[in-house]
Amino acid sequence: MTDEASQSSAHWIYNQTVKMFAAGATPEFEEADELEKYWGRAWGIDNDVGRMRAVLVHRPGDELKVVDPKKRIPEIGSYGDIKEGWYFQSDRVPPLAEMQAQHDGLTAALRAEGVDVFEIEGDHGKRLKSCYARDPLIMVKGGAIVCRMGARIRRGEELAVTRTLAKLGVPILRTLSGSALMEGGSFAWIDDKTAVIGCGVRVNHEGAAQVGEVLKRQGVELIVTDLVGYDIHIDGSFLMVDKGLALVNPAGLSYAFLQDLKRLKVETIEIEPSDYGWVVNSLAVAPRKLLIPEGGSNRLLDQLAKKGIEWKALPYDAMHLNGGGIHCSTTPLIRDRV
Ligand SMILES: NC(=O)NCCC[C@H](N)C(=O)O
Repeated sequence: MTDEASQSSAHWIYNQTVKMFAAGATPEFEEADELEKYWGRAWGIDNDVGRMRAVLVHRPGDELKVVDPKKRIPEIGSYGDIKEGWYFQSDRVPPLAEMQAQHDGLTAALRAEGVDVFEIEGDHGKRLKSCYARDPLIMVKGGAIVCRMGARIRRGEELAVTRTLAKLGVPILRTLSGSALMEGGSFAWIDDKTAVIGCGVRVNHEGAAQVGEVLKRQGVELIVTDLVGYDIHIDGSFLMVDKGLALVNPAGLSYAFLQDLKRLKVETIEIEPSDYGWVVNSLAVAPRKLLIPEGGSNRLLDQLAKKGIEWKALPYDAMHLNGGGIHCSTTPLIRDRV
């Protein structure tokens, strides 16, 4: 055999071998079997109400000690340090032990529901808001989008969450970059084909556009709506509790978005000024099954009961002092499809 002939025969063998062992593009990345085989579990969600299987949290810790009782800003009733970037919008310093006990109550309730609870690892430095594990990431089909936080003191939560996701084996489909601002509390699934982002002081249209690029590849329409005033996240005013059923505070939502909900045939339960607003920041662990903070008015609880919603009420007032609730404290990593 000439050198030329033997080279072309080697090339033929190589081609045939590569052809025989090619992976092929389907089944797609987001298919449960693919994820389980190569990433260990079928990470990802495409709704906010299906039975929850895994969740990410951070138990509040020493990072809360950054709050210096001498740094009072009396004119607005907060504590804070503009130079260091930390703020604590409350009239008393963080009651850390109480916050930890309430957070432990939340994780115990999640475990009682059969949910695997994962902790964001690492040293949280002075990032006192990192107990709100909802915000540095967004879970979509097949994995996570890592956000870019809109408050200086929260920058760096992205790195801790990236390390944790990598350790768990959760695929990161995108990390927001450039001039994007995005926090997970302002993202919500409405159904498996539609999601919403509320833009405002913490989330800009560039951030929404970058999330929208990932969702577009998944066949998901993204509604981008504006929040009111200095509201930071849509999850203060909007919560899906089952397919086609949401709990809302209409005062925190745009009329355009209320119309979108009508178009999507989502029925709403509206809270009123006399209700405890934090109840909207609850968490569905399964369709029509919620973890809610204690303090819900009888009027609102009656409304929930009328819709066949069940709930477990947890003490969470100390955790609210840092500016977030039960929903803010959790990012579900896996839910059943509904
Ligand atoms: N998803 C949420 O609404 N998270 C609450 C974050 C509150 C916290 N005080 C913050 O300013 O980032």
